[in-house]
Amino acid sequence: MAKFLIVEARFYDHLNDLLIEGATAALDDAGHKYEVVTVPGALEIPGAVALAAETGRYDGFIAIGVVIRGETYHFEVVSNESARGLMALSMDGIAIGNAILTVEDEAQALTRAKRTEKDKGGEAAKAAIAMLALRERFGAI
Ligand SMILES: Nc1c(NC[C@H](O)[C@H](O)[C@H](O)CO)[nH]c(=O)[nH]c1=O
Ligand SMILES: CC(=O)[C@@H](O)COP(=O)(O)O
Repeated sequence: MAKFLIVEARFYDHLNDLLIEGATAALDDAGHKYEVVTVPGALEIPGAVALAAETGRYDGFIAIGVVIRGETYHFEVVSNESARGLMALSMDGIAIGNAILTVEDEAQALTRAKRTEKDKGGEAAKAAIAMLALRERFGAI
C-alpha cells in the first residue's frame, strides 16, 4: 500500500469534484491511501508538490485542476508553466500524474472530468501509480 497526495487547484468546484472522484476511485481500486490538499491555482501545484515531496510522507502525487482559456495569454502561461513544473519534478524522480485540464470551454472540461467519459482524474492516478512502480523497479526507493 502506498500513500499519494492529490494536489488540486480549485478553480471550478464542480469540475474538480468530478476529477477527484475519478482519481480517488482509481487509488481505492489499487488499494492505496491518499490525502488531498488545495492550492489557489494551477501555477501553484508544482510548488506544492515540491514542498510535499520534501517531507518524504508521500510516495506519489496527482495534480488536479482546470484551466479554461480566457481573453489573454495567461491561459498559455498557466497551462504551459504548470505542466513544465510537473515535468521537471517528474524528471527528478517524483511519481506524478497530471490531470490539469487545459481546455477551450467548460464543455470540453466536463467530458474529460467525468469518470464515465474520459476520466482524466483516474488516468492521472493510474499514471502516478505506474511511475511509482517504476521507481520501485529501478530501486529509486
Ligand atoms: N485562470 C486560471 C488560473 N489562474 C490562476 C493561476 O493558476 C495562479 O493561481 C495565479 O496566477 C496566481 O499565481 N488557475 C487555474 O487553475 N485555472 C484557471 O482557469
Ligand atoms: C486561464 C486563465 O488564466 C484565464 O482564466 C484568465 O482569463 P483572462 O485571460 O480573460 O484574464
